[in-house]
Amino acid sequence: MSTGSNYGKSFTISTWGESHGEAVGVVIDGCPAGLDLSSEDVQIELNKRKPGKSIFSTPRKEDDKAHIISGVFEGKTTGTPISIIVYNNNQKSKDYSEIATYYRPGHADLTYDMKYGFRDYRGGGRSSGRETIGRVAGGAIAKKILSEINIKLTTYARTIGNISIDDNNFNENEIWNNDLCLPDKNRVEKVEKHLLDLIKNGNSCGGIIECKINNIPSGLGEPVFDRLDAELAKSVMSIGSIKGVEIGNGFTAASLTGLENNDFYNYSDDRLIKETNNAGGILGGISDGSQVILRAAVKPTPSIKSTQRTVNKDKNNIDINIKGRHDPIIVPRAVIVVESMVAITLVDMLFRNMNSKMDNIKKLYLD
Ligand SMILES: Cc1cc2nc3c(=O)[nH]c(=O)nc-3n(C[C@H](O)[C@H](O)[C@H](O)COP(=O)(O)O)c2cc1C
Ligand SMILES: C=C(O[C@@H]1CC(C(=O)O)=C[C@@H](OP(=O)(O)O)[C@H]1O)C(=O)O
Repeated sequence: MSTGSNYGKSFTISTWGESHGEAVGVVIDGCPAGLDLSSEDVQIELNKRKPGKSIFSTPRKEDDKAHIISGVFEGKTTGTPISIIVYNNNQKSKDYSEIATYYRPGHADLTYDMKYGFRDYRGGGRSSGRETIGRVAGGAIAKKILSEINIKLTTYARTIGNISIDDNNFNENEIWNNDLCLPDKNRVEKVEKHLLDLIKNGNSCGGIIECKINNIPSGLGEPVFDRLDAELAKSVMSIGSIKGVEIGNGFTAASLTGLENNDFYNYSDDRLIKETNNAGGILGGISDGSQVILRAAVKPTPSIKSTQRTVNKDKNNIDINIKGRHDPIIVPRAVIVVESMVAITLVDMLFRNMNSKMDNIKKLYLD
């Protein structure tokens, strides 16, 4: 029986650990030998997700230090499973004693109990956003593999609440310069004000994360079931709080006509050109070599300070005010998590694609 804690077929990650347990981590399998890899490479990515960096993040302070404990020798991957551990140092499980008895609306408490009849109620336990450390550590390795073949991901907060970035002011260098991962400097102040109002009222909001993949080769993805769009949707929706994924025009396509939605082709000097990219770089489940555009809808943080109605284990109707340390907005912290899952999926699909043509097999074994 699978425990459902892993993702991928040829390049896999298995995450483990609980928010208030001793540590969290990941085992990455399928990484080729000979990739340069240091703890610092992983740390750079983990720092983008780290809690406690601003008032717009959970106040839980952790250094999230990555220790690579297997699969790397003399600075290079050995081709064997890579294990990365991050110790939890700032557990305050007592702050969470109340959630052992009641079910937080919008969180996993109720369904976890329904499934297992038992739950690690120290914070979100296994359902905590802290689990995503393993995904980001795995993503750091996937991104290194992708950068060796010039595939580049750009991921950012597209909207927070109902405030959207202005494409005319898009500046990639801004993304990791502000606490909100907004590529539009002019929107930062407005979003901060909106969030401060919500925090004051014990409320939260969601938003949309956008990821653009450049230099992706054509031919990734299977014609049925393991389609590239299906795999990306699955891996990104496996992140807690992600409630929708769209590729290209996505949900907008439903209200367009065929003439409006189709991307017309032409040849220019023997090069096949698409006039538009409404499909977001994937047709028939297979990448066409143009930019892949993915958007993920993130829900508002469920654990909010406002009074909410719920029930407890003794079947009483109760009003609650959630204590503990929570992200007033998930979007900025989830940007690197989405990017990591996309990177892991791409590497998995690249490796799975290697035996799709006899030519590839011959190149590998005869050249
Ligand atoms: C990076 C990250 C941080 C999160 N932080 C919080 C948080 O502080 N408080 C909270 O209630 N939920 C937080 N969440 C969301 C919950 O983990 C998520 O809502 C929960 O697992 C239930 O899953 P679902 O929303 O997909 O149904 C976070 C999620 C992510 C990815
Ligand atoms: C600690 C982190 O974020 C946590 C994500 C989270 C949740 O429910 O997702 C709830 C809070 O933690 P706890 O598990 O203690 O309730 C956040 O502080 C982290 O991401 O490193």
